[in-house]
Amino acid sequence: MTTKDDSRQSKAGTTCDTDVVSGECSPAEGAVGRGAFALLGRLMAPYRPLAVAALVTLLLDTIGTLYVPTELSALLNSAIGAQGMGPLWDHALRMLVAAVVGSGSCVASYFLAARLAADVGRDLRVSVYRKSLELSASDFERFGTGSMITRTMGDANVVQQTIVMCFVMILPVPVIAVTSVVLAWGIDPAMGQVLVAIAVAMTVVSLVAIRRSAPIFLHLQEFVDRMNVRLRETITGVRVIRAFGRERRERRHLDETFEAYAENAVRVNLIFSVADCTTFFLMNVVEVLFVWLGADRVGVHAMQIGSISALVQFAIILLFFMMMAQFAMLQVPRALACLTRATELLELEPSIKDSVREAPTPPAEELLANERESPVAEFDHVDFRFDDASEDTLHDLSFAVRRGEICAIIGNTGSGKSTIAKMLLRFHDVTGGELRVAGRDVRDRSLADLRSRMAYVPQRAWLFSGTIASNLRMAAPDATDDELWHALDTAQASFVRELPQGLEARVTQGGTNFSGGQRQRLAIARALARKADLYVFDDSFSALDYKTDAALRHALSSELGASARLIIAQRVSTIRDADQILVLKDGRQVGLGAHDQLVETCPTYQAIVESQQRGGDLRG
Ligand SMILES: Nc1ncnc2c1ncn2[C@@H]1O[C@H](COP(=O)(O)OP(=O)(O)OP(=O)(O)O)[C@@H](O)[C@H]1O
Repeated sequence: MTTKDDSRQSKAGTTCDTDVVSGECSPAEGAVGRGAFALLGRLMAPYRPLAVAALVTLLLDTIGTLYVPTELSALLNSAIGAQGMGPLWDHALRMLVAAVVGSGSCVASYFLAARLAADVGRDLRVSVYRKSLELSASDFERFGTGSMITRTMGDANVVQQTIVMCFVMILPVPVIAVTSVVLAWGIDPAMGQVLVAIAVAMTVVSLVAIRRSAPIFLHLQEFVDRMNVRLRETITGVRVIRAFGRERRERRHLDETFEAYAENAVRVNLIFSVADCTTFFLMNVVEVLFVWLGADRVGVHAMQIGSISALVQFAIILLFFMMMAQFAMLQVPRALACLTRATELLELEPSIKDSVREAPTPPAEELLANERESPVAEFDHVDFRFDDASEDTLHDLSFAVRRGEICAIIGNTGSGKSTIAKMLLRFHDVTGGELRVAGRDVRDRSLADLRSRMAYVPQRAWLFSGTIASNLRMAAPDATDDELWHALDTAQASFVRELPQGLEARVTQGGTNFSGGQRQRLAIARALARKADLYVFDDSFSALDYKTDAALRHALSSELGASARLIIAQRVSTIRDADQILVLKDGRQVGLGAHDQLVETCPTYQAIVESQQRGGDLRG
């Protein structure tokens, strides 16, 4: 039988199978899909004017940057040629204007590029987050929680940073390269050729560096996923780790994960430092060449002495921008890999969505009559199999949950009890047979309509950070304080009355500042705060003592008498008064009836009752 853990093994295409220790990834992983460019196009489309404004300011910045050395050389040549103060002031003024325009445009282009990137990053984050809310539990499990967090936060940050880098570091390079070579050529063709040769050498260095480090960069994001998963697991399970004295082992595992990331990051940085050193070396070479060759050219009156400074400046500016572009280029494949991962997620069709099937809608009166007469929920020969399982988890279930009745489910662990509850809320869809709610197949109802008819207490009573009131109002946003107190009293959560802040008492993430029993009662109160046709309690009474369990059942009976209740329980005492008990064994329905009837006819139920009698568990 498939286990929950089996299913959590990620099978999403991009989730890394990287060996954490060696850091090796198969080449297919992190590959950039065509969807990345399409997604980028879609994300940038609303901000075209901003992008154009950023490009224009960038162009002005580039012109200003190159115009200053041009004027400086002209100024030096005028000074050497003793042309008087007039031309000197003239050149100085032009330099000042170029510097002001260049610097102003530089600030503006950085601001506009950052604005554009922040907007695109925010839109990407929001889209991925919204999509993750649409996914069903099994869709979500395909990616894994760690990867989902990286996709929402980390990947969007990488894309955002890369957009800024592309604008300020990569896009100016072609303009600077062409303009500086043309200007240098204009001063002296021989010097122009030297600049071209140096630019080609620099391009070769950059290409080698990019080629070597791009694959490593591509996978760094997947290492981040790994670190996320490990960290989350260690932090959430810290008490278990401490209780079993496994700190050292866990630390070693964490260290291995971090080291794998660090090792790859160091490899990339090493390549960078070699490339940077080569660039600085080339800068010095070009300076020496220009001064040396320039002196000869000045000697033969092929150019003026002041022009040497302009040539040196052009070369330094060009090489500096190429060096920055080389760094930025390395981010591009990584950002494209992030966009590919986002595309995969955004294009994923949720396995459960509204109106999967087109069912003809009967007239309103017929619908109403049908709803009144039909059971609240009805399983009709239902089978269910998890996506990644090789056999069915539930086989041929047929039973109904009716208004005013209690339907209970009991069975061995892993027999599929919680899965039945989740199917009612359409967290999973039947794979055989039909599940009807108020007379209609659940797949023909909207999810909002379906879920608004139910109130659910999950097996693991999960609370959100906030206050008790904010948690209860998740189920009933408009509930008054009195209604919340009423729900709390029915749920036997009298401890809240003793809290100094009452309804406003703080709840930490997951509700960890409350005991297991208190959390269960708060989760029950949350469900009771909502008016529903069907209340589903998934093993919600297990952390309660017998007295509270009995008191709660009594309160529920008088409170929810008109609604249907589905109670999943381990203890026979909790469900013996149910109108109908479904007995499950390994996903099969082996008994259905009232307690007295099952005690006579169902061997599985008899065995459960006997074992609980022996353990003295049949009180209440
Ligand atoms: N997401 C999943 N993917 C694959 N298999 C799953 C998944 N969730 C549960 N299962 C498997 O389905 C079976 C039924 O699980 P379920 O949680 O419904 O059992 P249960 O009767 O509620 O168990 P318990 O009493 O221990 O809570 C188990 O074998 C479980 O391993």
